[in-house]
Amino acid sequence: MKTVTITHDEGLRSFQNKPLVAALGFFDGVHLGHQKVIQTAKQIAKEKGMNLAVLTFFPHPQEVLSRGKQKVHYLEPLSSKKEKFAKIGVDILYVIRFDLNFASLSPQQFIKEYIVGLNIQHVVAGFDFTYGYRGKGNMQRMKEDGKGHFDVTIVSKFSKVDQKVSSTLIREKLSSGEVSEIQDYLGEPYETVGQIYSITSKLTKSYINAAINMKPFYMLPKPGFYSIKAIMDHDPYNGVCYVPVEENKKAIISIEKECAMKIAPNKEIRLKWLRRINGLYMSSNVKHLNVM
Ligand SMILES: Cc1cc2nc3c(=O)[nH]c(=O)nc-3n(C[C@H](O)[C@H](O)[C@H](O)COP(=O)(O)O)c2cc1C
Ligand SMILES: Nc1ncnc2c1ncn2[C@@H]1O[C@H](COP(=O)(O)OP(=O)(O)OP(=O)(O)O)[C@@H](O)[C@H]1O
Repeated sequence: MKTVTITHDEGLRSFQNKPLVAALGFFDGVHLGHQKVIQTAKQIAKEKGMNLAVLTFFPHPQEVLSRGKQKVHYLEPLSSKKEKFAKIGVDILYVIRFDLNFASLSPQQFIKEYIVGLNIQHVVAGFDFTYGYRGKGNMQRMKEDGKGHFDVTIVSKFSKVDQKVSSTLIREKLSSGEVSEIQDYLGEPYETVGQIYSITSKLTKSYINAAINMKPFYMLPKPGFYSIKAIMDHDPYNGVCYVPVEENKKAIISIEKECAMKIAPNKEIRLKWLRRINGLYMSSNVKHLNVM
């Protein structure tokens, strides 16, 4: 997958693309609703014999438009989204830098400069996608504005138990600690990537404790204890993770001793968050670990 970063001020003059089918949106978490949008675009691209593109933005519009006052708790960094897009089979990823100049484009300007400008022949987005100054453009309008220039497919709402699957819903489930429910929205458990910075192990015990720093642009669940799967060098280990109340982006894990050959300071570790558990499992073991 080719990735192209676009800054509005630099313009699109140098793009001379083959015709594209493009899925549009922010896509934080690439949940099942997002996957429905991208898979729809993929099917159309196959039928039309065109390349599949995703057109996304960074940073999040809310963060930019509030001038940093409204902090967005991202589910994942762009690098993680990229991996997921590539796995689905996206050929080109356009990441438009969302800044105040780009935000002030009218819906018509966005269509002319980006949809027509990038030679997008078919736009695919969800029923609630908005674009242009103050988010005034919607998918009905896109259909009308596209007449004679490009086709438009509107993807219907993907729901679970009568609720729209959304990045917001997943953030809410993390905030309330209900991580086990997230699998239904993502198609897999929520995953974060961090780095180990201190390790304690006792020969008498069957587990190893380690303190980890989560990488930026991941969200940690509500403070408490969780059953997790830890992954190092593609090998999975069962464990428990403690998210302390006072710490930002820090956590303590207790994992099975089989990981002893892998675990080391500065090592990258992936955590799959499985379910919230009773803290008694771990609380007596983690007290001596200083998370600072
Ligand atoms: C050209 C352009 C200009 C935008 N300007 C605004 C804006 O002025 N105010 C706003 O709230 N959102 C604005 N947005 C953000 C959209 O309303 C929407 O959040 C964004 O396209 C992501 O869509 P999604 O959340 O459905 O993925 C703009 C989007 C685009 C593409
Ligand atoms: N549940 C869904 N069903 C169908 N389309 C969806 C769904 N959720 C998002 N989309 C579409 O996917 C694209 C990306 O959407 P967006 O990033 O706004 O996701 P979101 O989950 O609604 O995010 P947020 O909760 O932050 O508003 C848009 O085209 C949007 O319309």
